[in-house]
Amino acid sequence: MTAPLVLDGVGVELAGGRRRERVRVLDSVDLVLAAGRVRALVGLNGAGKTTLMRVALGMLRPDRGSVEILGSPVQTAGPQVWRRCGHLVETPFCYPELTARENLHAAATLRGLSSEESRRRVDAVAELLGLEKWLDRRARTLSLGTRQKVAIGAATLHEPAVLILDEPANALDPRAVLGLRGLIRDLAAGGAAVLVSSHHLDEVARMADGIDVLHAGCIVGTLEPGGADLERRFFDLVLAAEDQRAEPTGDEVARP
Ligand SMILES: Nc1ncnc2c1ncn2[C@@H]1O[C@H](COP(=O)(O)OP(=O)(O)OP(=O)(O)O)[C@@H](O)[C@H]1O
Repeated sequence: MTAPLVLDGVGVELAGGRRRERVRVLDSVDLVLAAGRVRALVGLNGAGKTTLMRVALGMLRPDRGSVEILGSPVQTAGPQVWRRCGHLVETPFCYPELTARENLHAAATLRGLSSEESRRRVDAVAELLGLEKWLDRRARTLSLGTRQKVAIGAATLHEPAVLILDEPANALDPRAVLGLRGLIRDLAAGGAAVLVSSHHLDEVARMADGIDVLHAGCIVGTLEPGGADLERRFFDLVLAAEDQRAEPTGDEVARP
């Protein structure tokens, strides 16, 4: 059986150079996301994490390589595929004039949940993330972190088979970070394939089965979450990759 998400030789170039020339943002990225596993994607600012996730979700067409999601090429995947996916990349799902509860029910309806299932799942994610007392407030009146909780709830309440979250813990309070971790681990235990990006090595070490390090658009290694000195191992990989880059670019990483 093929894995729920497969990126094969993905390359992306975007017009981001000093004279608007196209620069390589992802370079020959191979990634296999297995069912029941949580993979974390870590890297410095600008490494390409969000771009990789956008490509994985068909939001950006790669210049080279291919992406397959739940057995379909990503560019032609239909509603039956997207209904089984959850994501939080860039703009969070949140209609400002709807209450938090209405937003969550809208997300559940889009994914084909019955009203009874929807009520059960909204209550469950609200409890896990500490959202209960905000459920009947309009989203536009909620704090940034509380809106982030609504967006995480919307991405997860249908128990997706593939879940892609770009820095989901940003703006969350410590209780919600714990809840998020529990939510992700529960979904993976139920068979979901999860890809999550973060800047916090300690946090991903607590939730991921493997940590892929992205540097300058390449996956330069995978770290085991257990064991000591994760930060040191991360920088060793990044600096070794930096040393291998042929041309100096002016944005080299300072040795910590
Ligand atoms: N639309 C765009 N046009 C041109 N360049 C872009 C575009 N989007 C991203 N880039 C460039 O692609 C590179 C990777 O950006 P990306 O947002 O994927 O990195 P990231 O690892 O998610 O960064 P961060 O940790 O800061 O969120 C950066 O150099 C960025 O400037």
